[in-house]
Amino acid sequence: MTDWLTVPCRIPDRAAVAAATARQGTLTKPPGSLGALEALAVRLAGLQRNERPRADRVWIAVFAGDHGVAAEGVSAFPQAVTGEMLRNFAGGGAAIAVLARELGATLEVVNLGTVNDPGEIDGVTRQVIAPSTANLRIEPAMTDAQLDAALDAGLASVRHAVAAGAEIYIGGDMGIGNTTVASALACALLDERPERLAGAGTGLDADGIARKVAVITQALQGHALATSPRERLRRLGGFEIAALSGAYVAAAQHGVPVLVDGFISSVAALAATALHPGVRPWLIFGHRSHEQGHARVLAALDAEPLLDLGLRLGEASGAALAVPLLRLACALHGSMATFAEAGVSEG
Ligand SMILES: O=C(O)c1ccc[n+]([C@@H]2O[C@H](COP(=O)([O-])O)[C@@H](O)[C@H]2O)c1
Ligand SMILES: Cc1cc2nc[nH]c2cc1C
Repeated sequence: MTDWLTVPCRIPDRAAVAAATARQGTLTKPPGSLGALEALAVRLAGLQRNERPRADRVWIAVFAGDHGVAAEGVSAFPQAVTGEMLRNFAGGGAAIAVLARELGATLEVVNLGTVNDPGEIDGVTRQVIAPSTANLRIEPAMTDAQLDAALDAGLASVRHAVAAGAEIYIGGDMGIGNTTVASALACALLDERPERLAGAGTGLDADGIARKVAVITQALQGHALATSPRERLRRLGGFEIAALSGAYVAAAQHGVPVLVDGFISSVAALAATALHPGVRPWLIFGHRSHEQGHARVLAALDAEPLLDLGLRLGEASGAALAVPLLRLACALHGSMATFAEAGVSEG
């Protein structure tokens, strides 16, 4: 059992927040003129317990898993892509591989189970739970043991990040069909209608989206009796989504700030906060995805993402793109001259 899920989350350090807020007031700029970057630096100060936080050491974990519901024709791409992309992540050609390289971030790729299993690959951690989840339209996606294994994979990843001294943790997802899964899970957690949350994913047309809505509607009817967050995650989740939820809880328990990616990651964050409300202060939202349901999920989390660039890729790409903003917010906060140092008159 995943007993560790009940360990308390750390609480942001009020003294560091107070010190960072005071420092912001002394820097050579009109108060508030650096907008959201000021709040970001102050927030990171509290999370890192450091008046001058940093975002240099970044850990990016991409969790991949396949979904039984892909059999319903709810994706514009074949299921084989999940396994094929593992090789592309490790080979350096995937978007997140390029971004991680450019950022000097560590990229951890975790195979939780793919139908088109590439086997042992250098640079991919094999933690295969099963070739895929079950089809949630007709049965629970995961068994209890599978859910535990997925949550534990998230914990293991955060432990690796902590051991490497990560200042920021980013999780990403890869799984054909997972926008259907994430939409179903979010509908259950938010008591929302499938029409509101189901979108195009990798590029479905209107007929495809209607099919997706019908599949989610049937899934919600079939799993209506499940009301606990854990049971909803088990029945309506996926390996990579549960791993992300586990990672977010573990990061909050270990005191590592999280940069959340797009729609799927945000639904995993929603599930994580339902499992453990103490997670929320540790989540910084990287971007607003173009995926239809993301805005609703962000609103439910009272989250204002840093970027809105029309991305809808997943695999941690939107969160990675926000890393330079974090770094620059920290650099401004830590290295700007004060009015006294620069001999500039205060207002
Ligand atoms: O994260 C997002 O906002 C996002 C939005 C749309 C698609 N995706 C990615 O596309 C895949 C799922 O799309 P689909 O159409 O197969 O459900 C999966 O690998 C996700 O990482 C990701
Ligand atoms: C090619 C491809 C890459 C992806 N990365 C994340 N989801 C994806 C879906 C597809 C189809």
